[in-house]
Amino acid sequence: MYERDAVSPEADVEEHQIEGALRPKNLDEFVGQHRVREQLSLVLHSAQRRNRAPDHILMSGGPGLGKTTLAMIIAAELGAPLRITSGPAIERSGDLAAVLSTLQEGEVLFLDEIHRMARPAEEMLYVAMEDFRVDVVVGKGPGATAIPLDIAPFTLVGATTRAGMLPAPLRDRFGFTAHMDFYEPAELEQILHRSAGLLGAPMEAEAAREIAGRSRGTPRIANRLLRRVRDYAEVRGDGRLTLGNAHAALELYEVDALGLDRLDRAILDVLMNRFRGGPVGLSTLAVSVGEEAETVETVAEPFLVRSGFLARTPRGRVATPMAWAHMGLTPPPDAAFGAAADSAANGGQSASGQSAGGQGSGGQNTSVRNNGTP
Ligand SMILES: Nc1ncnc2c1ncn2[C@@H]1O[C@H](COP(=O)(O)OP(=O)(O)OP(=O)(O)O)[C@@H](O)[C@H]1O
Repeated sequence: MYERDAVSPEADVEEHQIEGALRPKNLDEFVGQHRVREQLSLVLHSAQRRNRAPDHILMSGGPGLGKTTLAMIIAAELGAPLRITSGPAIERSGDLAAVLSTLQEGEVLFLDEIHRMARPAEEMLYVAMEDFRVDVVVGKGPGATAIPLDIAPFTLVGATTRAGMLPAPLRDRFGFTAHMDFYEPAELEQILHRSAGLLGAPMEAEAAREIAGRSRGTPRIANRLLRRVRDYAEVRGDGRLTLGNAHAALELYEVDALGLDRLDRAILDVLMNRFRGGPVGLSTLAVSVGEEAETVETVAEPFLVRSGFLARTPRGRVATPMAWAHMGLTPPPDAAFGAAADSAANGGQSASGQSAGGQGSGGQNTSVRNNGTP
């Protein structure tokens, strides 16, 4: 079974605590996301000028891209207290009423995973966002009555990895939506240098570049790989965060040159060696790598598809020319993407063995970005 590994974008409770020390404290320290930063800065400053709570803010983007960090920064920039809760923690409207009715004026309420909130609570939230009021229902059945209760004006900062799952009435009540993108390698390098400094372990530029290239465009993964490299350097190396220590540590943790891990490579391996590159259905693919279909679909596929290694077609999953090249394999002439593979090979990147890293060999394919759609 696949366990959370070095390149999962999700964090557990312990990691959230470790991350606290590395979080940027203000907008200037927050690396990348230039457009979001600029837009947000305007929203916050204009609200401060008018001496009003800013519009409610929605942040959408994958795990580990900095949504919680940004919510903390918003509160800090406003000089306002911050309350943190999450959609799954709000099972009934009463849970939400308890939070809303105790907010102070101007407080920032961060509601993570807002798309997972219970339906009745969602409706209570509409009214609270618009009218700063909650309707507390007393009694049951035909005799039930709603008692309106005024609440202090507050700013809701909602975060979601699935903006499309939010009902339109909720989405429409946010005055500003920040779309968080994956980070460029140079931005991740900057984050890594900052984090290494905070950990008291300055790092060689080449080591930062190497870790950034394997971090899947995600600061959380970059910081986690940094901690693994630091551990390795302390225990097996000379304590310095050098390129050599970075290579050795990342090979040990089976994170290859483009950020693929063991499960990613197992999927590509089965797809190519057993199914001639596909197409193959999700459940067959999952059984073949000994995993749950859900794990393959939610843990491995998003990155493989986003990075251009895997394509989802109506007939099933297909390995792309980039995948064949990365695994150092030659596609058969009748492979689903055979024609495209030929043109990729003719275009300079051989599909017959010039791996862009393979099993953590450390090779670099500069024509491949691992942090965006190809
Ligand atoms: N722009 C950034 N600059 C510097 N560090 C960052 C940035 N974005 C994120 N980080 C770091 O990455 C880690 C994860 O960030 P954060 O917890 O804010 O992500 P998230 O999007 O809220 O994730 P989740 O959706 O899983 O809660 C934190 O340690 C944070 O310091």
